[in-house]
Formats: sequence, C-alpha cells, structure tokens
Amino acid sequence: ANLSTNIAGLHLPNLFFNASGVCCQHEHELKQLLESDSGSLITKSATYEMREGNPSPRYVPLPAIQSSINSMGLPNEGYEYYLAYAKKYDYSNPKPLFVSLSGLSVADNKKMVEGFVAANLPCVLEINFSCPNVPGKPQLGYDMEAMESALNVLAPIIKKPFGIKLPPYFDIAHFDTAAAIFNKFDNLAYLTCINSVGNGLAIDFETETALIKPKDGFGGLGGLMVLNTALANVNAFYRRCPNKKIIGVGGVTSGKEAFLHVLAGASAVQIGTQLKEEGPKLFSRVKKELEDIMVAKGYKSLEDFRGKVKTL
Ligand SMILES: CC(C)(C)CCc1c(C(=O)O)[nH]c(=O)[nH]c1=O
Repeated sequence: ANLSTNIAGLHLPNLFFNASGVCCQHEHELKQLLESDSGSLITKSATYEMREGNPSPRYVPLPAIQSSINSMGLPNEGYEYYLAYAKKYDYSNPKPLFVSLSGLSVADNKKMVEGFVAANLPCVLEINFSCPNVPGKPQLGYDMEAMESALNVLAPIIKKPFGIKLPPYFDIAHFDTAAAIFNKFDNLAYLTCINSVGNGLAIDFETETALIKPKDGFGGLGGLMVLNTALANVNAFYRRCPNKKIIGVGGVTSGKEAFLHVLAGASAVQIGTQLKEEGPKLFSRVKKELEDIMVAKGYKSLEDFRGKVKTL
C-alpha cells in the first residue's frame, strides 16, 4: 500500500507528521522526528521574540479518554532560531520541512514571513491562525474580517504555496464564510484542520482542582475527544475548497482514525496528543496499521479513498 502524498507542491513519503507544538520546539526533538517513520516534520509555532510560555502544569494528558488539555502559552525559541534551522536543513532529505509561524500581531507575522521569504528556502510556511489577536477580541481564526485582512497582507508577500492552521468551527455559516475567504487566495495551498478545541476545563475529582495552572485551568482540548469535530472540519473545507489540500489533525491515535481523516478528505495527517504520550515510535505503528487497513479494504493508494466518505 502506498502512503505517499503531496502538499504545497512537495512530496511526502508518507502522510503522517507531528502537529505543530509537539516534539518540535528544539532541534534535538526535530532530529527525533527526522529519525522516525514520519513523512515530514513541522516546527513549534514561532513568535518574533523567544517565549518561555505559561507556568506549569500547562499540558496534562487525560488518559481515560486518550485526550489532553494544554495552555502552553506559545513557548518557543523565537523565529530566528527556526529560520536558522530552515537554512541549514538538508532539503535532499525525503521529508519536506514545514515551519509554523504564530505572530502576536499581523505586523509580527509580516516581519517573520519577510525574513523567510528573503531567505528563499524550500520549506513550507504554515501560519497559525489560532494566534492571539488584539486582547479582548477573539483569536484571529474566529474573526473573519481580521482573517481576510491578514491574508491580504501575508499571501502576496509569501508568493509561494503556504498553509494556515485553523481552529475548529462549529456552525455551517462559519464554514461557508471562512471557505469563501480562503478561496480568494490562490497560493493558500492547504488548510490544517483542526487546532485544539479552545478553552476547555479539566477538573480533578479527588482534589476538586483544575488540572492546569494557566487561565484558571482553561486550555485547548486535543486527542480522541476532538476526533469527530476534526473530521467535520476536514470534510467541510474539503467540500468547499476543491482547489486546496486539507491536512487533518485531531483525534488520531491509530491507523483507524488516520483512515477516517483521509476518507473525510485529508491529504496528510498530523498527530499531537498521541505523539506527546507515545513518542516518535508512534509513526511506525500507525503507518503499519493504516497499511493493514488499506490491504484489508483493497485500497492501493490514498487517492483510492480520499474524500470518498459516503452519505446516507
Ligand atoms: C493558543 C496560542 C497560545 C494562542 C497559540 C499556540 C497554541 C498552543 C499554545 O502554545 O498554548 N496550544 C495549542 O493547542 N494550540 C496553539 O495554537
């Protein structure tokens, strides 16, 4: 069975890679991904200056439901660290490099994008639209006008194919409005759906206390708990943006959920919570599981079933 795929004009030997934020803040973690069976790798969302992020506990697994909650607060080495990494990356490696940017303002995103464009590297830029916007206003991905104006600024500067990381949407009108905006930008080559489901609250029954320290315990939900919201977002944009690829992320713990993401329309699949819990050896497991599923169902390539979810 062939698990290879293409995103933003680049070939991935297999469709699996890390979700930005997991196993990708430091070079030694990125090296682990390079040595793993992943098909690609993406860096932790970068801000203009380096950030320590929020006080711990800031990521906590919810093992009973194979999920997690986090409010990391964008800890990262600063964009110049990731620009240096992208400059010395060996692009003869079969794994293409994705770089995630999450500026605290459109101005910061513009400065970081200009830095990468000036370096003219083969890596693919993924802009994190869950990045905070003006305090008191919703995140960029939930402010349709702000999202469009950000794309009007960034897409022409990037010129090459790029992607955006999207929060989950829950209203059909939001799928329609967001897709109409995205379809205005030809070099917006792919959409990564979904980021964590925002501002959940995990409480410990015994101690009657929130599990994470930041934001009174409010944090993004990931893992199996968000699978069906992720599948809906992948399929909603797959149906509405026929000229774009969709990267599916959310709830992938095995080959089975990866199969469902491709059936919903995903061209590649990122893994966050399960990768955080299991480590990069996960990739050889889920690859084998998906291959076995494809053989059992008689599919030879991802194209044989991508987007082919049936309706009643
Ligand atoms: C949530 C933000 C801090 C605004 C962006 C970074 C981020 C974080 C994070 O660094 O807290 N966690 C996520 O699950 N998704 C994200 O996009």
